[in-house]
Amino acid sequence: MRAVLKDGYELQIMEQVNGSGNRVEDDHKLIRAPATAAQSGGGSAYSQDGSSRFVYVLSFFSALGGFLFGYDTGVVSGAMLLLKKEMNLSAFWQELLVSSTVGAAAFSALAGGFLNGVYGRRKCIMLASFIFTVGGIILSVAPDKVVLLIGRLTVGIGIGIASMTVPVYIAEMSPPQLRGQLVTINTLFITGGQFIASVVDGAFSYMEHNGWRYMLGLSVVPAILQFLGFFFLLPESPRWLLQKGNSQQALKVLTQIRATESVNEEYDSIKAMVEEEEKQTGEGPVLCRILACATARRALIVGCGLQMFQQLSGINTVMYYSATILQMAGVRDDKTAIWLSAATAFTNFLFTLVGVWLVERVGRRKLTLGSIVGTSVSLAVLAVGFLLSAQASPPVNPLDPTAPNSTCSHYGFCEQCMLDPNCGFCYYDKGSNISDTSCVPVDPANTEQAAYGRCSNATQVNPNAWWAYNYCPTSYSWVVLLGLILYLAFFAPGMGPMPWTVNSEIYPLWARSTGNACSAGVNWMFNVLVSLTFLHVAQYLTYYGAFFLYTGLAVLGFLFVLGCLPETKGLMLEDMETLFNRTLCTCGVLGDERTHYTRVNGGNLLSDEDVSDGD
Ligand SMILES: O[C@H]1[C@H](O)[C@@H](O)[C@H](O)[C@@H](O)[C@H]1O
Repeated sequence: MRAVLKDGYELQIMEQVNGSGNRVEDDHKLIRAPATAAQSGGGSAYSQDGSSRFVYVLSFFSALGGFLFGYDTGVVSGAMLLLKKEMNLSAFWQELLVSSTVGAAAFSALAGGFLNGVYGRRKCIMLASFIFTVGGIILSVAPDKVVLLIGRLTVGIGIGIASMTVPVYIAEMSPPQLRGQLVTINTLFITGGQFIASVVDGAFSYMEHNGWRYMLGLSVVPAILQFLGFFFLLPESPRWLLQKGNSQQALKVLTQIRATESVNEEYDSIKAMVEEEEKQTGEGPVLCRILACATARRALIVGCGLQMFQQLSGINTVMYYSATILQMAGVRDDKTAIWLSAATAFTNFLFTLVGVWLVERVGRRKLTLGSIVGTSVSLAVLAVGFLLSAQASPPVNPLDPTAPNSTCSHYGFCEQCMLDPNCGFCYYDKGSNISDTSCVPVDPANTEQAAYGRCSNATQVNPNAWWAYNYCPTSYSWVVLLGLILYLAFFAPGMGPMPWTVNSEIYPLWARSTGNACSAGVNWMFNVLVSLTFLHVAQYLTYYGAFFLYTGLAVLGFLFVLGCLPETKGLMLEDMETLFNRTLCTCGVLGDERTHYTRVNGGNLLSDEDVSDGD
């Protein structure tokens, strides 16, 4: 039994149990001295200038991993516009080149757990930056689509490893009162990477020949910078070092990153926890041990659930779909749409900055709850916007008898026409007056034009004809635009970063690598699932149906967060386990020694059932 006394001292009480289950002996051992004010969130020992400066430098170099994650996932859409023309890519190859990276990230995030445990955080981040560099070089010199695919798979492997390692590394290096902010900086770099990628896409979109090589290859620069930073400057995490028995090095690193000699208390409590965990370590793969241990299992459910709901709230659909939403709002020029997508990515970045500012002020739980409520409402606004647009959808004129027969000619309204990926809507627009509408097959090689007729560039039958693929002209576009802005303003400070931040803190050391690997894997798997199914879901349910579905999923996410997410603000990583400790923990039973934890309220021992979350 572990008892935390009112004044902060913590005792481990061993119950020796005989064969018939009766307690025969008690033994007490002091396992932790009281946490200093700083350790519990409010003090000064860690807030010394030197310490803050070093952890900020450290967070910057680490978060370059987040930047590369954002850059490589974001840059491909603009690169694809050029690539599909230059390499004559079919729709299948375009989809393969986009989703291969995310798929590879899902697998490598899972494998990253093992690598982290064995080789440490530092080597894993260096490995990821090396892989990013190799991937960037392959992409920039790729002679054909197969080599491009190899390059995209390679950067995916880098993204997976970085996405699970960087938050863990930053969390383990940070003092408790800065941890939330510093880990959230990693997500700021992810959204920053997505924004820079859209700017680079915009800039090189004018370079029709080989522009994509620069777009994809530029990621080499931050990757090399990160590798050099880690090689010359940044140390291994003291927690991992202690776990591997390298206590001298751990103490040295701790002294270096806190920029003070008085790190003994922190060092002792990490060491006490590592020793306690060592005693409890059972047999078998870590994942099985997590599943067998109630506290770790609960942490895993919370971590994976948060990541799942992050993706199910449709962030990547909204980001991916922003260009179309903007087209609905009347932006018809491709280049302008690309620049306005950059504005969307910038909004995501800007509001993530709000999250960095809020996380240590309001705490993870309130921030996530507020964010998911706002996200749900914004998704409903988006859905209503699409619903109004569908209801006001312009009719298709009776069939022109000279037009070739196709399935497109059977649709009576623009809404049905645009939901068929083979068709597009062609019309004249005189002020607010839409006329001479028709639904015609899209050019399979270039969705920006019709296969024939006045909306096909090749024939240039009428330069004043407008071609709408994937959307319908509507006067309700402002509702959709409002929904988009509200969505980003609410999602980006909370549901964007908090799943990553919370996952980096909630697991005990023995389960941290594996726990983060699993939850990052869940994030990437749901990312693939949502983005690959979006167009099909929209075809079956229409756009407004799809967004009402995401609204429902976000509401479920709210209930999940409300019921399961404890507050981790200000706690030491070593104290997190108690947050998930509502019932007897039977993990790591060694012989007859049963260990369970009980917290103390005003000096009175509470029964395990009395201990609730979040306090
Ligand atoms: O936290 C990040 C961030 O919100 C990104 O904008 C999004 O693309 C990622 O999928 C997500 O994991």
